[in-house]
Amino acid sequence: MPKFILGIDVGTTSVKAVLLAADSRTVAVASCSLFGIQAKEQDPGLIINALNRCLAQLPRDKLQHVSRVALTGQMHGVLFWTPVEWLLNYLSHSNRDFFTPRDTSQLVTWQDGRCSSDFLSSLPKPESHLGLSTGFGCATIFWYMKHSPEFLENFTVAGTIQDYVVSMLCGLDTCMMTPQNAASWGFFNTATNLWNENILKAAGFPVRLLPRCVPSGALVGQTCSAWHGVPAGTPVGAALGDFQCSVYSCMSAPADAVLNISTSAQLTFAMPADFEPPDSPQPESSISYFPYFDSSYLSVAASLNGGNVLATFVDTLTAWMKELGAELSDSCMYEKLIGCALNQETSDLTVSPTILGERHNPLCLGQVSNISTSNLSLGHVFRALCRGIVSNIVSMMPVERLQQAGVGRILGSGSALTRNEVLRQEVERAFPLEVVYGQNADSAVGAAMVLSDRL
Ligand SMILES: Nc1ncnc2c1ncn2[C@@H]1O[C@H](COP(=O)(O)OP(=O)(O)O)[C@@H](O)[C@H]1O
Ligand SMILES: O=C(CO)[C@@H](O)[C@H](O)[C@H](O)[C@H](O)COP(=O)(O)O
Repeated sequence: MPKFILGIDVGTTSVKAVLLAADSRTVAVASCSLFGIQAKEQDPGLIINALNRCLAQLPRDKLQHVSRVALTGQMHGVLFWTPVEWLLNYLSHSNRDFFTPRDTSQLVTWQDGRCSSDFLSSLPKPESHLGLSTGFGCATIFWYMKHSPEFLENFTVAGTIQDYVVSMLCGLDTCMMTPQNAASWGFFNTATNLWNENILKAAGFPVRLLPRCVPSGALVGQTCSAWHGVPAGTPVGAALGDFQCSVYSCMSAPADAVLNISTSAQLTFAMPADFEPPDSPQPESSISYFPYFDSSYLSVAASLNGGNVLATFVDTLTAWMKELGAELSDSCMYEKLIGCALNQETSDLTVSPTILGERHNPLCLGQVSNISTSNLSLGHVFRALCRGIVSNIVSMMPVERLQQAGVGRILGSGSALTRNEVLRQEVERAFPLEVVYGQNADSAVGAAMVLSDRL
């Protein structure tokens, strides 16, 4: 029986898992929705439950031949936990097929808005080219320090949700974090791959909660018990960032840019190998430079407003319909809305969809304009929403900037894009460049490919 790599993406809306064969062919895929927990805080119990359901969908005979496990997931967020000795022993000596989270906090996600601009500007200046925004792990920890210091006393370890899964699978009593995820927390210097420990210490920050940094693409441990058929002792990679993994899954040439639309949206291209980011943060810029592999960087417009805008519209319609006494499932709603907008090829309705603001402009919220009596059908509104999402990300990373960088092709990825023909049409209209959709373009595949290629 051939060996497989198991790739897992712990996303904001769903958990995805794939089995990748030695020739990089995807032999099985599974996905499980988090059932509407799109909130700023998410319950790790529900996420791990979705993870377990997702793994249970994959063929067990193939899981028994997994040679490595690769994790990726939503960046920026922070979860606190306390590894419990007995639980670790229990996991390492039993053959239980799944684990359930205990002694953890809620996951405070990238969508969290608790840190106001005033609060953020009261914090010390990081020694990093990346600034700090609400929803970034270190900003959230500073917030707890100020508003609820006793809360932090309850925990000994912190990390992203994907780091937590790695720690639990391997029975680690610490958190090992790659620069991809560390950079997403803030106060991390990507030139030295070190936390700004002195600056943080001076500000009274609980530096004991900072994860240990390990290279992106490294292995950090082995599964401490059999898990859904994956044998005990299987090597596990340090968790990677989801947007880097979506890029890794499909970018094949320097002239490629990747547009990923899932809950959020990112438009990104690779910087030349000798690129060095600026010395200090540029908070007004819609473009940032995130670490990729080795010492390379991706230039990225990371929008907070992607598929979540459409999900919010669907949720709003569902709530209105409920009030009116009617019901329709989410999948039925998407199908009908996409159908209506396909019949409405264009619309003069204009939607600026930034309902979560953007990191470079947090106070600029959504707007609808040019409303007339003839453009209020569902087809018009959904078409305008999809166009607005694409226009917003293009305004953050203008086409001229892509062309100056030598980009000749856009690769589309992410399930909000692949499942929505209207969104794809709007992407194709927005770029005077070839747009192709990656066959295997997805973060879970990318994570598995990293462990296949780089070890
Ligand atoms: N039935 C559907 N048809 C089309 N698009 C959908 C459907 N269900 C969800 N979506 C879109 O997919 C997005 C979530 O994509 P997903 O890849 O699961 O996110 P993530 O990787 O962030 O967990 C939602 O925000 C929504 O826009
Ligand atoms: O914000 C950034 C990078 O700065 C995002 O690229 C990053 O993917 C975050 O993980 C997302 O916001 C969450 O990803 P997703 O669940 O939308 O796929």
